[in-house]
Amino acid sequence: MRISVIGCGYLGAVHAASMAELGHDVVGIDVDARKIELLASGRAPFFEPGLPEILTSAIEAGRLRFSTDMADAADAEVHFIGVGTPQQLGSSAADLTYVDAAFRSLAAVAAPGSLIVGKSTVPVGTAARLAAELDELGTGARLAWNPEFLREGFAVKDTIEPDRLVYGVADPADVEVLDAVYAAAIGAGTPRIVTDFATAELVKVSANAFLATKISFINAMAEIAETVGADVTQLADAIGHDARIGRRFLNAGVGFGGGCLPKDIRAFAARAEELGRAESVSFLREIDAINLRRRDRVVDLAASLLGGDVHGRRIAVLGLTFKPDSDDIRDSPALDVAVRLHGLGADVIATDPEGVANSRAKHPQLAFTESTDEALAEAELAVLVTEWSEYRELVPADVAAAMRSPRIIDGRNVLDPAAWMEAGFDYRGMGRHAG
Ligand SMILES: NC(=O)c1ccc[n+]([C@@H]2O[C@H](COP(=O)([O-])OP(=O)(O)OC[C@H]3O[C@@H](n4cnc5c(N)ncnc54)[C@H](O)[C@@H]3O)[C@@H](O)[C@H]2O)c1
Ligand SMILES: O=c1ccn([C@@H]2O[C@H](COP(=O)(O)OP(=O)(O)O[C@H]3O[C@H](CO)[C@@H](O)[C@H](O)[C@H]3O)[C@@H](O)[C@H]2O)c(=O)[nH]1
Repeated sequence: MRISVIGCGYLGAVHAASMAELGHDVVGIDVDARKIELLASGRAPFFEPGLPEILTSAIEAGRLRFSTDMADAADAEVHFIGVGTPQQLGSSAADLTYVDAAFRSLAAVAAPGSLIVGKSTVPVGTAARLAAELDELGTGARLAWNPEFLREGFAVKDTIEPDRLVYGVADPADVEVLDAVYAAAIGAGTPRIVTDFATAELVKVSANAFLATKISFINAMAEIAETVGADVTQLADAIGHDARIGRRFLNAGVGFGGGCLPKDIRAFAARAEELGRAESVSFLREIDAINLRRRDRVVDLAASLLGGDVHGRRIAVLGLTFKPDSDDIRDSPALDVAVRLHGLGADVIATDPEGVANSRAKHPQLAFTESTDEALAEAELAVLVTEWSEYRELVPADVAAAMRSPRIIDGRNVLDPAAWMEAGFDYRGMGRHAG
């Protein structure tokens, strides 16, 4: 099929390349000329495992091209909209400026009979509003909403082999079109839920709200564990054995970040308020607050480990991205901790395998290094805040030899406390024994 993907960021670039990998004829459109130039030359504008390989192969096969000109999307049968829906400045609501702008410029070129498919995460009611606008414009194009559930770091796999597909449609005929797009996944037995616009939009935000709730639940237990000297990792293992609860997404630590969970729960709460249902999801404000308190906890722990004040003390911050295997620093707890320690006068040196360039662009006041060894050299405290495998695999004795004094905060509870304490470390986890 001929497909266009409008917006080539973390979602759209992967979607475009993955659709081409599946055999479709794809054009990716973005207003960012630098991004388009990189993508067109087969280079990913961000770090995502597996993306460069499928970009290159699809471009070489002639099934994938990129453009800044919306007119190049005109002959597609299916158009995906994957532009950003960030948090509005000064409000917790979603900023729909980009969706509206992309939709309008696309509607001006979309052929009659083509299907415009929203993928961006939007407040419930957006699709109905855009569908009405489309009717009014009389383009003869139709609208569907097909939310995306990919995880960064696994984005290619999640796009090609999703857990489920959700189609929000107004016309049952559109199901066939979407089935043709996703023929490979459907053939492999991927469940698909066909529903209305509002349910499709809500599935997406409620999935993220549930995941955020799971993480803040375990972090709330970590707070209690910290008070009574209990161990939240053992607690998570124990409750996780109950299949109704499940162990996944019960990792206590410095909390959730990224371009999705934080802004999506805030936008959901804001939308519920507009709908007169603020109380239905008022717990999400608490989920957000618990999450943000974990960052305070790491900063407070750093101060207490250093005798009450971080001022002038050398601290190595290991990790800047919001999760491993990504270069994404949007709402990253790790970067926030580095910035706050620096703000308190600490001599911070921050490192990350993929996140230094983005972090430096946003916070040029911080000192960065690409080298873990350099970050650790002469540090009085190491703070692990993103669980990259290279940090999980650090050898305690080597780290102790490099540092001025062996102190470590394991902000993701991924190190073996016994091994680190044996090597002489003052080890602190998050709601964990010795923490
Ligand atoms: N990143 C993820 O893992 C993920 C997963 C599921 C859903 N989502 C949702 O997908 C959407 C996109 O997220 P993202 O992380 O890819 O954001 P992003 O900021 O990485 O990418 C958005 C892209 O849209 C482009 N853009 C903005 N206005 C445009 C226009 N008028 N025409 C063409 N391009 C335009 C921007 O230049 C940018 O490249 C959001 O709604 C997000 O919530 C993201
Ligand atoms: O037990 C856990 C699991 C995750 N996290 C943190 O939670 C954040 C989000 O992690 P994850 O959900 O893996 O990352 P995303 O790539 O942001 O993916 C989420 O957001 C996407 C955008 O909406 C959705 O498509 C995905 O389904 C949803 O998992 C990260 O900061 C993680 O460190 C924890 O603190 N503890």
